[in-house]
Amino acid sequence: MSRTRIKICGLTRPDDVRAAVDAGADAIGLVFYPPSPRHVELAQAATLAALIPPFVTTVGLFVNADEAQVRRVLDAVPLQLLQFHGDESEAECARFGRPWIKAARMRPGVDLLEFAACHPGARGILVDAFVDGYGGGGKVFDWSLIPDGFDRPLVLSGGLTPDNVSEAVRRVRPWAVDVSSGVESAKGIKDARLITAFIAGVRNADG
Ligand SMILES: O=C(O)c1ccccc1NCC(=O)[C@H](O)[C@H](O)COP(=O)(O)O
Repeated sequence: MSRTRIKICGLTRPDDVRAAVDAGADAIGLVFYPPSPRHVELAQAATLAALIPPFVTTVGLFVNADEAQVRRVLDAVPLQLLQFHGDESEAECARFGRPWIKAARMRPGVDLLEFAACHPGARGILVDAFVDGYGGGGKVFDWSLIPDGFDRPLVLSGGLTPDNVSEAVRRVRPWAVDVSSGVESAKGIKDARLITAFIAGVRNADG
């Protein structure tokens, strides 16, 4: 079994990027969604992205952004993967010619197989709890909503913490996990000790 990839999302400060990279994160998420407390401006994002070494993926997160806004970000920040976390269609995700993942907002009644079929070009499907404000809500959803044998790379998120991530990895066996609020001391402010504990929890479950 391959090791579970780990994305730390919603970083806003250089020290937090360094802490996540040093702790062994595989991907760093930058939020380009102005209503979010984790939103980063272009210059700030470029500074953070410049700290990310080779073989750690820089991910840009968007929520129903218009095309021009995404293109402005792509011109200024070296993103390797786009994460669409709103209600974007397949065509809206595909038009930038970059690899992307698509977030499914999970709640009872959501059919993940149908959702995934509507997004055939996504490199992976990120599952997050349905919350007002689209994401980063620190809420766990019912993992049994994920069909057995789901055959696309699955990124599990939603309310993961150092305390529950081992159980999550053992139960769901996702391709990757994604965390934001579970490794924060305040919104947008990451805690290096929590990041280290979170990654240790994933590795513990990987065996
Ligand atoms: O972080 C935000 O503020 C945010 C706003 C709007 C959409 C998505 C957002 N964040 C997404 C993530 O950070 C993660 O992909 C995921 O939602 C997990 O968040 P959390 O439950 O806080 O660990």
